[in-house]
Parts: sequence; structure tokens; C-alpha cells
Amino acid sequence: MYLLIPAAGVGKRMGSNRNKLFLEVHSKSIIAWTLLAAEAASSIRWIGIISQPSDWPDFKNIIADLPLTKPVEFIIGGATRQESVYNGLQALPPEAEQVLIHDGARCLATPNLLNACAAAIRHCSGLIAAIPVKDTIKVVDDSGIIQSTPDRKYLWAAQTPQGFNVQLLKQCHAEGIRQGWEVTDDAALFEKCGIEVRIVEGEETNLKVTTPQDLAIAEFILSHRERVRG
Ligand SMILES: Nc1ccn([C@@H]2O[C@H](COP(=O)(O)OP(=O)(O)OP(=O)(O)O)[C@@H](O)[C@H]2O)c(=O)n1
Ligand SMILES: C[C@](O)(CO)[C@H](O)COP(=O)(O)O
Repeated sequence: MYLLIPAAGVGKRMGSNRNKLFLEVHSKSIIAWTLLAAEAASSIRWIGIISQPSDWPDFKNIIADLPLTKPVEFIIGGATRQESVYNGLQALPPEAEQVLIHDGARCLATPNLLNACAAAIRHCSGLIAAIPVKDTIKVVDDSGIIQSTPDRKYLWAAQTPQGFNVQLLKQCHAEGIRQGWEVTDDAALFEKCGIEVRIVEGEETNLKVTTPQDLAIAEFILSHRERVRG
């Protein structure tokens, strides 16, 4: 399985003055944890890091210190996550028929989840890891007035990995450019193109490290894992 890792952000919500994936949690950088999970996932055979060239020296220094055996390619990121993934798709090896896209910021995803998504994409055209929401979700208008309360039993929080048939995703990204669609995950492009996307049960611990509070939560999860695994 081919894995694209969007890693070209700037971490505005983290308040970071550099790519937040270089921040450390539990003694390793966020991107290091993500790459170690990809290395440990037996289904992953190739890794593409989509990132800003200005970050490549730092990424390469991190990778040099990791026990990686799988090929890692550097792909130029875009101004948005959507553009970054578009670039990543163009850079895939020509033989890639399916792809997993996994946020570099989701450094707690387990190898088992990556493998489960890699197995599941063999049987469908599109999928996402997701978990049922626990809170009641409100749709709120611009003036802060609640407009509706969707039935929670139909609401899932999308995570990554997200998996896709490569040719279909390339077509949907191209249509997104033509239509000016701005999406925050790739599944939304499939949805807009009318292509079915399945859910794969995600992990409650698979948070996207976005704000400083998430760093503290990730630290707790990683230290707990270490205690449990010994
Ligand atoms: N132009 C971008 C923006 C984001 N990402 C990646 O997409 C993932 C999810 O994005 P997010 O968590 O929003 O990261 P940032 O964009 O860095 O955060 P912020 O929105 O707070 O700036 C991250 O791994 C990020 O590196 C990317 O590859 N290219
Ligand atoms: C792709 C994603 O992680 C699914 O929840 C999320 O949409 C990324 O959003 P971001 O604003 O780019 O972090």
C-alpha cells in the first residue's frame, strides 16, 4: 500500500512559529511518531511526505535517526491540505492503484488502523477511519443561533487514514479544481462527485494534534501506551 502523509502545514492553531510536526511529544517529534507507525504497519510499502521544501532538511534529519526500511519520497506541499494532497497524487508511483492518505498530525494512529484501512480499500473505492461522536452536535448560524440538532446516531467524526482508488481520487481532485470546491478532507471530494465512501472504525486515541492542549493529551496517551506495553 502507498501512503501519502500531508505534512506541509504551518500549525497556526498550535501557535507554532514552525511546522508543528517538528514539535516533540513523549521525546519524539510528531512526524517521527507518524513515520514509526507507518514503518510498523506491514501493509505500507512506500511513503510520500508532502511538505514545504524549506522543511525538508529538518524532516531528513529526523528520518536519518529513525529505523525506517521503507522508501520515503519528498513531495512539494501546497497552500492548503487539498492542494498538498493533489500534489501528492501526481507524485505517486504509476503502479499505485490505491492510496492511503494520513495526516502527519495524527501521530497516534496505530499500525493496526493503517493495516485495517489498507485491507478495506481492496474492497471499495473510498473509505475513511471515523468514530461515532459522543457530544450532541449543533448546526449554528453566523449569529450564533442554533439552527438544528442532527440525529447523533448518524454523526461520525472523520479521521485519517482515508483510502481511495487513485484514478477516481485524481478525477475528483481535478473536478474540485474546476468547480472551486474547498474541502477539509478528501472524502468530501468523493461525496461531491457522488462516489460512495465507507467508514472504517477509527480509534478514539487517533486525535489530530492541532492545539497546545492536544500536545498534552498526546503525551498522556503515549506515556500510557508505554506503561501498558512495558
Ligand atoms: N497546506 C497544508 C496544510 C496542512 N497540511 C497537513 O494536513 C494535516 C492536517 O492539517 P492541520 O492539522 O490543519 O495542520 P496545519 O494546517 O499545520 O494547522 P493549522 O490549520 O492550525 O495551521 C497536517 O498534517 C498538515 O501538515 C498540508 O499537508 N498542507
Ligand atoms: C482530514 C481530517 O483530519 C479529517 O478530520 C481533517 O479534516 C483535517 O482538517 P485540517 O483543518 O486540515 O486539520
